[in-house]
Amino acid sequence: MLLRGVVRSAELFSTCSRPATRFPPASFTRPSSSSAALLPTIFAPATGNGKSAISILRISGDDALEVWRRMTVSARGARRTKPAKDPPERRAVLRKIVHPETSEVLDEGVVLYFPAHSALTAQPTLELHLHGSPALMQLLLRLLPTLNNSFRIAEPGEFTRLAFEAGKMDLTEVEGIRDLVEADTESQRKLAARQASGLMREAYDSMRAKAIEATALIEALIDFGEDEGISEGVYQEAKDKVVWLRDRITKYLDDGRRGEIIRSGIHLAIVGPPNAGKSSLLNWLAQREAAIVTAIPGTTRDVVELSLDFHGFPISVADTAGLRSTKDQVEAIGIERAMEKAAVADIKLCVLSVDLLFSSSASNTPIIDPLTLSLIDPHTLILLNKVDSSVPSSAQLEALERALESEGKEWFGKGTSEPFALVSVKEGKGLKELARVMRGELKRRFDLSDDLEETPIVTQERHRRHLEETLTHLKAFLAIPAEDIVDAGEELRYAVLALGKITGAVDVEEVLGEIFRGFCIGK
Ligand SMILES: Nc1nc2c(ncn2[C@@H]2O[C@H](COP(=O)(O)OP(=O)(O)OP(=O)(O)O)[C@@H](O)[C@H]2O)c(=O)[nH]1
Repeated sequence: MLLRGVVRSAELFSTCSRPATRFPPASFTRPSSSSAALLPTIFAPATGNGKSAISILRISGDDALEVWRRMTVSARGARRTKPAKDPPERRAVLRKIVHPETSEVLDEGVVLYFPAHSALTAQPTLELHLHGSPALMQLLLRLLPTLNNSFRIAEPGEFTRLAFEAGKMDLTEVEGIRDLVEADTESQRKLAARQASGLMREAYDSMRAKAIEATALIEALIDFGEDEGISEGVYQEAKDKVVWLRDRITKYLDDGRRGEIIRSGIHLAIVGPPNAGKSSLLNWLAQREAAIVTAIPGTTRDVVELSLDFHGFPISVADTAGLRSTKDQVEAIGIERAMEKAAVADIKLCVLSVDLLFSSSASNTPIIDPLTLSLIDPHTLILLNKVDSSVPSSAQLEALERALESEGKEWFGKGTSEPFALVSVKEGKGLKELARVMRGELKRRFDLSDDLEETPIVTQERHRRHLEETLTHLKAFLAIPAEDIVDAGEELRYAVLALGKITGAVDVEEVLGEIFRGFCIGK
């Protein structure tokens, strides 16, 4: 009896809400077409601009074969008068590409045909692999719309959007493909490839399935609980599932934003007092004269930021104005910006110049200005620079450690045998060791292990937002007393909806624009 109630309720639930599949909502419609009645046949270069060995023109839509019939002929013979028969499916065929009106041979290349059932877009798709001539590509882009009025140039991301609409990929996979194209470093490539291959989708789908199971149980209790004597056990079963989900989502959210940081770049700020060697350090990291270096304290006034691939990690490194109290208005603005950069940095390199640090009359007492001191935290690596001109004694180093500890400071390296990085940026001393330490820290915090289970599944701010929303509803469910089961069921339904927004299993029109805008045309 109990089981029957649950099953019936689950069936009811699945008819009144979207199933746990990846299909887009019924309300989802393709972006503007040239005619309301006629579905467009879209086309775009699938390869980059400029001269190249090969460039690919992709055409997708019901009229794609028009191109085959009217613009290609056998590579061996002259143009046929009767229409060419359809191309073989998914097999490369060498063809001459001809002008549809004059029959002038424009190029010779490989043509690939994907019928709707095997095309990513779920529409007949043709690919022309041509010589990479910009002039040829421009001509073809002009000729295609003359074949018939269903042809139009694709919008950014439209090919991928069709694949999403056809249920061939979910939103996380779409984002993964976009990120793979955009990846600049090895860690970004790895993360994007895992996302594009469906790793994140599986995690989100399984959570959503669990939430739907719990909802079905609660629906069963609401619909049939009293009549059919469904017991407390069912409520507890639903609760157990929700607790499991709550813990899993909390774990995913508590990932130090690893996925988002790898994707968007690790923010590294170089901070410290004036004249410490911060810009020199930036130049060493960049391996070029990116920032001005002079002996005048306060040379760097604004943030100088650049992106680097540091041993496979995407780094955005910011050199900042030297920190000190100043009456100079421009310098003060620079210092304010430096503090802001430091506040959002994932890693700080705090550069102190040994001679200035121990310049007090009591030479073992370090002097650190309050602004610099305020920035030191567990993600700060402290560099003692200019050891070529004065090497700190062990008494001085111990004094520095004590001074920082007495201020309650934690920093990277505290308590180890090498709590500070002793360097001379000018003479290149200690820099290899510094690079090794930095790499170790980046690896520890941001490397993707081969264990796929450890891959962060939150790679975008929107994933985090929807997961937090889900968590709020799950917690609300758990806080509602059993008597108010209708309200509890409502919370679970909201949780299912919020999870569905991540993969696109519910109406997600508002997020689609944001995602597909990030694509290039032809993708
Ligand atoms: N002896 C010595 N001088 C250095 C070293 N690193 C930098 N300098 C010198 O210190 C001075 C200041 O260097 P910068 O790199 O401009 O220092 P900064 O911290 O960016 O200075 P601000 O712009 O004032 O914030 C320059 O004359 C550098 O050549 C070093 O390792 N040893």
